[in-house]
Amino acid sequence: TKDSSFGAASVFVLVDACVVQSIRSAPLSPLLVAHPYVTLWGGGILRACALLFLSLSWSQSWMSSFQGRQTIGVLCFHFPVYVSLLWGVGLSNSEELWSWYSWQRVGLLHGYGVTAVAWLYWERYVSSLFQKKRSSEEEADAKSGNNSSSLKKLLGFMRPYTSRFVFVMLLVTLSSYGEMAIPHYTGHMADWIMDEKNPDAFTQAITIMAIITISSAVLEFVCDLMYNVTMSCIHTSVQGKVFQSVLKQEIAFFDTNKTGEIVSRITTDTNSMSEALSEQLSLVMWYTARLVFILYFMFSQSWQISLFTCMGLPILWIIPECSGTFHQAISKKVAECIAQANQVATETFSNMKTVRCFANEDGEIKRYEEQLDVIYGLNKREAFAYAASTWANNTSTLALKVFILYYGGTLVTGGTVSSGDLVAFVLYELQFASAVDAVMRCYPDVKKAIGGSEKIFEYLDRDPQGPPIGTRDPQGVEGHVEFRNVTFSYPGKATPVLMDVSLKLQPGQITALVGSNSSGKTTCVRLLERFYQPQAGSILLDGENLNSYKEHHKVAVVSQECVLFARSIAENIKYGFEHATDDDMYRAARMAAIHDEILKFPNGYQTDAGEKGGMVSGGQRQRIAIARALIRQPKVLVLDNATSDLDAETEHQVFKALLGRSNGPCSVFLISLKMSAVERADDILVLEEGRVVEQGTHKELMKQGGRYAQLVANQNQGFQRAEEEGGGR
Ligand SMILES: Nc1ncnc2c1ncn2[C@@H]1O[C@H](COP(=O)(O)OP(=O)(O)OP(=O)(O)O)[C@@H](O)[C@H]1O
Repeated sequence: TKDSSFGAASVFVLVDACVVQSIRSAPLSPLLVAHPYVTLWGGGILRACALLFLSLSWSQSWMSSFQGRQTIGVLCFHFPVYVSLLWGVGLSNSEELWSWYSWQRVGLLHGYGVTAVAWLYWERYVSSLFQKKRSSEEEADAKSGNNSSSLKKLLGFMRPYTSRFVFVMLLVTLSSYGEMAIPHYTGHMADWIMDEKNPDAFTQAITIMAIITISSAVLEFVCDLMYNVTMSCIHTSVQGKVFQSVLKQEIAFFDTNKTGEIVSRITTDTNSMSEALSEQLSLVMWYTARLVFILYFMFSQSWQISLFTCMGLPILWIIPECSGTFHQAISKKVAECIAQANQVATETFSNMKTVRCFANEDGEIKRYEEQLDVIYGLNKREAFAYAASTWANNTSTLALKVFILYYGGTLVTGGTVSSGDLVAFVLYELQFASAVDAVMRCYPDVKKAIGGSEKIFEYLDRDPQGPPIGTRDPQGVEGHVEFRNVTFSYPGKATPVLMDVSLKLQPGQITALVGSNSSGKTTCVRLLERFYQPQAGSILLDGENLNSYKEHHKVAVVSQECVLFARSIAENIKYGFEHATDDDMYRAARMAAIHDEILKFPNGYQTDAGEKGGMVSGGQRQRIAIARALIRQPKVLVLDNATSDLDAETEHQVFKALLGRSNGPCSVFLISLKMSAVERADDILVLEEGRVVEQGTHKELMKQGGRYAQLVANQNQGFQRAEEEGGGR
């Protein structure tokens, strides 16, 4: 298709050149020489007809589209319209009228140049105003969260500071105007020095210039300060909102998104976005304001050269546009790779003991280096894209300067513009080029920052899945829990982990859940914690759906991991329940049989628990975690393998305290692989491959001689074997 469209374009240009060449011989006819406007418009119509006919025979080509026909119209009629306009406003047009036929002035290439510029302006500005986007495009944009929607969201964050931005814009305008006045005075300096009639004019001009310069600098300072303070306010608010939004997500979100990636988005991505927006966007703003004033002064010097300069502008825009898009794609990939590298580092450092235990430092270094290699590769591509775009920008700016001087020179020779005006214009044009260059240099960075913000907004816009938090908040909850025919599979997994599970927890009773590994015990706990929602069946608390309750303090879970934070023991026990008194804390610690041990620590309750509770023993960690659950005075307490590190005596003490609680009994849901702990339960359920296969008391189940009896026998055998091996050694 590329070849065929290239062929079509070649034939098109060839036919066009032939038509123009034949029209060029029109002055040979005395009849046509007498009617130059008829020749001008007739020639244009003839050319348009020939090209339209050609476009019809290539129905597949771009030329036959609406835009193609529009372009043919511009190509054939821009010159007749221009000449007629000159005639309309009474300007001399005799030279232009016939210059269409000469190669020197308005040749074929010139016409194509004008058409290309007109097309670029149309595509960039006009068409977006008139043409409505097709719905499929809109959908795609919505899905990918494209730049304009990210920009809208960013603007949303800026809205509360609108008055500040308006003030900043005012300062930018005033300061830019002040700066633009300097070349104006510089340009006229020679006149004032030479002005013998008014010797004070020079001193006056210098004074005015000094005042303008100082005022402009002060305004710039105030403006920069205000802008950067506002941007850091916005940064803080974005970062806070992203953190808030991530914390509200359902647990399944944290299963699929790695911690390092989340942290990287909240910190690195928001930082780089706000840095780019504070530095680069402010530069874009400054130079855009300058551009407006320079354009104003340029047009007042010579509208012809200014128009010519403006025609060259789209070429300067297109290059950074293309390189910006490329940059944006690479920077998105770089951000992803940095997040992955962070993930490797976070995972390694948080599991340092395991890494050391398996002597896998080299393996982790290799994993990290692999990530760094990928980042290095992407950085190389980014550097190449940057160098290429800088080179292309510089070259195109330089080329524009040369063309302006050439065109200005021809105008001066023709007497349209005075040489003084051209000198003043060149002074402005130098500033103009550097302003365009600065805007073009910073604009891709701003685009890049907006590109980076897409990922941040992905998190911000994400609605947590699952049912909304309920409103029920009764004073007294009894603690009756019921799983009614619950079936559940993890998100994205087809095989159910729990199938038709029904069980009941009663206040003042211990209900135990046993079963082999991966039978679904912890999954039951996660459902009780509302981390996931069952696909079928329901979980009830005092006969009402668990989801209808406002908070889940009524159900306290001590999980297998018993994670403690690197804070004092007191802070760990009061975690999320800071309003509790010290007496509440001591009571909870006593029930968990840890109070006396804590008092023996060097700083008592103020002793630091260390990273992940690494400064206390496994058994102490479990009991501190139990105290953390008990301080909430829960009506349902779930112990998911949370007593595995306790000796029989301490375990007995804990259960005794739990069941004999002074403020009313609670339902205890015990999950344990230790049969000695399970024995004391009032009701025992055996779970196998997600189904409840047996239920009863220890005695009943032992009598039954089924799966439970087998589990107990296996454990006893294991102990015996261990004892024999120990004795034999
Ligand atoms: N977040 C998860 N996403 C997908 N599958 C999971 C997830 N967590 C657990 N599973 C799977 O669900 C099944 C039941 O796991 P669960 O942790 O409930 O078993 P368990 O009986 O508590 O096992 P154990 O005694 O070994 O702790 C397992 O096959 C496990 O691989």
